[in-house]
Amino acid sequence: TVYWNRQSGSSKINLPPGSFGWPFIGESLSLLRAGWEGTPERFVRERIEKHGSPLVFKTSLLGDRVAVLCGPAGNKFLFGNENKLVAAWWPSPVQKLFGRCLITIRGDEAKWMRKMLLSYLGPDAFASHYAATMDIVTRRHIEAHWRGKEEVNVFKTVKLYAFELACRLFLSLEDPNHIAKLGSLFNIFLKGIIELPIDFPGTRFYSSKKAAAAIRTELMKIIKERRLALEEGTASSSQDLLSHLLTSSDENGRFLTESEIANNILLLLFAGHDTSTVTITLVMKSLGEYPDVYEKVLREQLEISKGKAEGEILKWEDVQKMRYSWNVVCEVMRINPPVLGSFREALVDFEYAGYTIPKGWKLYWTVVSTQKDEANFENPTQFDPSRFEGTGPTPFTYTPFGGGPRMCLGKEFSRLEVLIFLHNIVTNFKWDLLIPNEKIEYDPMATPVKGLPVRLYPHQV
Ligand code: HEM
Repeated sequence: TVYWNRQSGSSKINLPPGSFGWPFIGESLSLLRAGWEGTPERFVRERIEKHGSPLVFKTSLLGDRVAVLCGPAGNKFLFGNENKLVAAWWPSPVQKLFGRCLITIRGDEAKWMRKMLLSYLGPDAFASHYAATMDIVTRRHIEAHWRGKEEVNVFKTVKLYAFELACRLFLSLEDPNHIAKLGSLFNIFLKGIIELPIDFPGTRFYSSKKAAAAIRTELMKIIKERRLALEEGTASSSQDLLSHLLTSSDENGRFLTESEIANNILLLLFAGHDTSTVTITLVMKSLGEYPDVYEKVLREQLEISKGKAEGEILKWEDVQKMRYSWNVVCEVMRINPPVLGSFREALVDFEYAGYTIPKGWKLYWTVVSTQKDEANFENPTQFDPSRFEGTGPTPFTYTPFGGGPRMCLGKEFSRLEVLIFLHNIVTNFKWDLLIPNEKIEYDPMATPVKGLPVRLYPHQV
């Protein structure tokens, strides 16, 4: 155990066991390497074994001192102490690139902003409005990018889909050239988010900052045009996220400012882009690997189609019936969670599991090591969607969307997106994986190394 004198007090404090690793980079490379090698759970497992505490260890990641809180107890503690002992925290490139938006603010302001965004993204809003729009965009995408093709690279193609869908639901963009222009800026922007924030021409961070500025300029232009269209009555207040945010205030009449709207849309485009892409890609991988699971998903989806007229668009009520399909998606996210974990910051010194966590330290909770631990899931490496039947996993053992007041804001959005895509893809095609057992790499999100090329077989009608 390490003892450490603090200048502020004479008492000695008992830090968690662990190692800070190398100067500055700390143990960042070990964390990244475990992901590149396809076994991200190793980072936590090896340290629990080495340092002897199953609940917490200390490390250093990208210049910050970090306590990693392990297992369901760590999740419960962090999710339950938001704004009390801890608050959401993101690495410095994120803070520099996103400006004032939900993830760069805290406390009551963040609660307020979440409420404003959830009035569009929460389950109630989606129930009434957006499932149908998602289905229309999905059908159009399948016709343009899958129909008539023998082979498709799933990851690349689904990435286009996720971006197009978000552009339609957030901004009502329809013009493919406009979406493609925004998409290419967006891809430059994404590359700087997980980089060191070194800010001079030629670095990824510099290019990312420039791309973010260009996207913001474009978003501000779209916002101004929309405000005018709403005033003139040529746009509706419920047509998309943008109209919703421009026309909805809180109970005191306060609105989000135009720049807060632009920053939050940038955030949502980012947060909902690769996450959904990766999930759909990995679901298609699992269905390719387990033909019996594919057959059961197909049967459930055909049952839903049978209850509808030819060509009739899906409704939210239809998505509620996709129980088995959702269990399959949940099992995919258990074994290969799209997001590996996230950070908090200690707001005060506090005790955890008998150790002191000093104020200012960062806290990291991890999804994958808990979801692949046999203490929480029987035969954890076995693909078994039936785990999610009945009451499902024990609380805080299954957390692909995080938890507490900072839980993923796009959970309902992504549930609908993944299930509506799944409905359309299985009712149109069966597929073979062109690379059997294609390796999955985390960089930082779980992706098959070659993007999952498949051969398509359209169903005979
Ligand atoms: C399968 C897809 C997705 C997964 C697995 C996922 C996972 C996560 C996780 C683990 C967090 C951190 C939660 C925490 O720290 O407790 C998060 C936060 C967030 N997600 Fe998602 N996400 C997904 C899709 C989306 C989508 C589609 C959107 C937007 C439409 C979105 C928007 C956000 C936002 C805004 C936050 C920050 C919330 C806050 O700090 O208050 N996510 N997500």
